[in-house]
Amino acid sequence: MTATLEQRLDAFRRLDDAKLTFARRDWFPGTSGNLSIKIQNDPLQFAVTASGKDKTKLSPEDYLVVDQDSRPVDETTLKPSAETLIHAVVYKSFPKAGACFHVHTVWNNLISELYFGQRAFSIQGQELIKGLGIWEENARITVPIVENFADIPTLATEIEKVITPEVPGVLIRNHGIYTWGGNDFEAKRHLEAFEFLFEYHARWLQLRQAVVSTTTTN
Ligand SMILES: CSCCC(=O)C(=O)COP(=O)(O)O
Ligand SMILES: [Zn+2]
Repeated sequence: MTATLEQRLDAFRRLDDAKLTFARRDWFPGTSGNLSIKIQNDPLQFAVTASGKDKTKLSPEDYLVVDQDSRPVDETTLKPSAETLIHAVVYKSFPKAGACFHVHTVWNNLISELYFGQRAFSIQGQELIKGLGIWEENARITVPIVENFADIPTLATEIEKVITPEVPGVLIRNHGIYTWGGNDFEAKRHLEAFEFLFEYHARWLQLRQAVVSTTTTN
């Protein structure tokens, strides 16, 4: 069965909301980023941003619906995001995922490079970890980091190997983050929590370095 017009329009409207919210935060520099919302599981169909668009704007040609092979379901001149395969990997790995968001920010890029040697970024004891749906006392999270392969099927395969149901995100080295959730509300909350944790940690390292320099030079 294919997605109904009503289901498509609902997904497109939700994508508009998420896109404009993230655009106001400058989370789509240089047309980067892509967003998707799942419409159905069996067979998999999801609405995804068209490739190369200015994601700070709305137009009637912003989204299209693709299938489990990342191919457009309808006849269209629009090209799905170049990274659609990654969205498909997320939906296939986690059938409960209902939305998947990808942004490039300075903070997620800095963290991905700083911790690439360990192939993971860990952080503990931060209240915003609860924003990822993890409520245990003094929780520690580990976000996997993969190399930024130019070949998207290779990148998608690497992502498939490291993503886990415990932590809803993966960093791509000097590229950005993919995060997901049961629906668009949850995926947005996860993205905001991740970005807070990355920025906090990077700023904390800077501040600590500044304090160490001041105390050793005085
Ligand atoms: C100019 S950003 C390079 C491609 C990228 O990483 C991205 O997120 C946007 O690609 P899309 O095809 O989804 O526009
Ligand atoms: Zn990207």
